[in-house]
Amino acid sequence: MPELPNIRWGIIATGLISSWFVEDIVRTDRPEPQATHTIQAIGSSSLQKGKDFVAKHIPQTSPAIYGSYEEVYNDPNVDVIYIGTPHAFHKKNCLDAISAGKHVLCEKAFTLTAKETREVFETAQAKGVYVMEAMWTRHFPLIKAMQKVLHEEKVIGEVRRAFCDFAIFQDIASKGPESRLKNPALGAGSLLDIGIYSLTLTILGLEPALGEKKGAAETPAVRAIQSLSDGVDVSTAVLLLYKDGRQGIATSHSDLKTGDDFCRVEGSEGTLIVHGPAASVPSSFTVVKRGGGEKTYEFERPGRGFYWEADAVAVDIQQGRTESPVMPWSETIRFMEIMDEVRRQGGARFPQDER
Ligand SMILES: NC(=O)C1=CN([C@@H]2O[C@H](COP(=O)(O)OP(=O)(O)OC[C@H]3O[C@@H](n4cnc5c(N)ncnc54)[C@H](OP(=O)(O)O)[C@@H]3O)[C@@H](O)[C@H]2O)C=CC1
Ligand SMILES: O=C1OC[C@@H](O)[C@H](O)[C@H]1O
Repeated sequence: MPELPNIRWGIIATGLISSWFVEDIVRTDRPEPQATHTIQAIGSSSLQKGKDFVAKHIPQTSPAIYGSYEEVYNDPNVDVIYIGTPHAFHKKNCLDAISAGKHVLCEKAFTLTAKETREVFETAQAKGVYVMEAMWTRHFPLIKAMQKVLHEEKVIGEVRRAFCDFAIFQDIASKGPESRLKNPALGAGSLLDIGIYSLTLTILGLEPALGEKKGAAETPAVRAIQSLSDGVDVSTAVLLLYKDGRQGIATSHSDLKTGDDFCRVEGSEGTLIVHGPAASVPSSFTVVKRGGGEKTYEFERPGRGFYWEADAVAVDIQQGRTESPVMPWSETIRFMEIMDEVRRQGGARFPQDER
């Protein structure tokens, strides 16, 4: 059996998502890994935070720990930078990492605006490095199976409508301006934080996998409304309309808990319902055929499931790619453009919109 590719990660920031990511990628109990992962370096605003992070989340590893991000970018033993900062810093963090010649996996939402996203990809192209938005759910085996069932096997016939919601109680009122969930300058708002998943599942329900599409992906027409609190969208509702009449409804709410069946795709011969704790972490789906017949598809997911996107990065880099076939640059730009338009119609603004 050929040896699995190994990749050495430099982790930027020691917040919640970085802890989930590192804990997951060093797991040894998952089936069929496609790569192995070394946590080579941790970068934090504080050396002590970095040390506490390693002791708490990955005590079995011994990365270099730095009290700055720059030292991680400049560490010659790091292959790829993982960026887990609030949305407003992604552009700068990406540009700094790319300038140092590093490959990058950057958390969703990739940047605040499509303009920022284009700038990052233009710089990556000039440097010849790999960059991918960490839209981790796209790498779940469940998503690949769902798209096969819907768009190759056409189990529910012609897909016509999809509805997806992500609602989570984040107690926004209790948070201060230091919170990335409250402060527009940090990129706060339901859309970029969780609405991006509703949009993703809606669009993946309505469209074949990227590799199966003929020609460039269509950007559907968008109609959106948002409810704002202190200029931040607490909730967002988006209607998507394709030229052939397919429709999507993608909603998000940052201060309300939703149920477990958060997504439905309707076709001419049945319905597909996605279940799980949230639209970011689907765990099963059920196909209900019109006229009778029902089948549920379950999927194993030890830990949280961040290793699938990490494996994809390692394999892509080993194969000399600068873009992911699952989440190529054009797809990140398409989503950022849709979200720009949603905010233009809905009213949520970032100070960075004006730059
Ligand atoms: N894929 C997923 O399931 C999830 C993705 N995310 C995404 O991850 C990113 C970060 O979210 P999350 O981990 O929840 O955020 P946290 O607030 O928990 O952590 C962010 C970290 O970024 C660093 N940072 C740098 N500058 C600032 C600043 N001015 N204010 C606050 N933090 C700063 C800090 O690390 P340090 O001090 O060490 O430098 C901080 O701990 C977002 O893009 C979010 O959308 C979040 C949760 C889940
Ligand atoms: O990506 C995410 O998924 C889970 C949410 O709790 C979090 O706010 C968001 O960033």
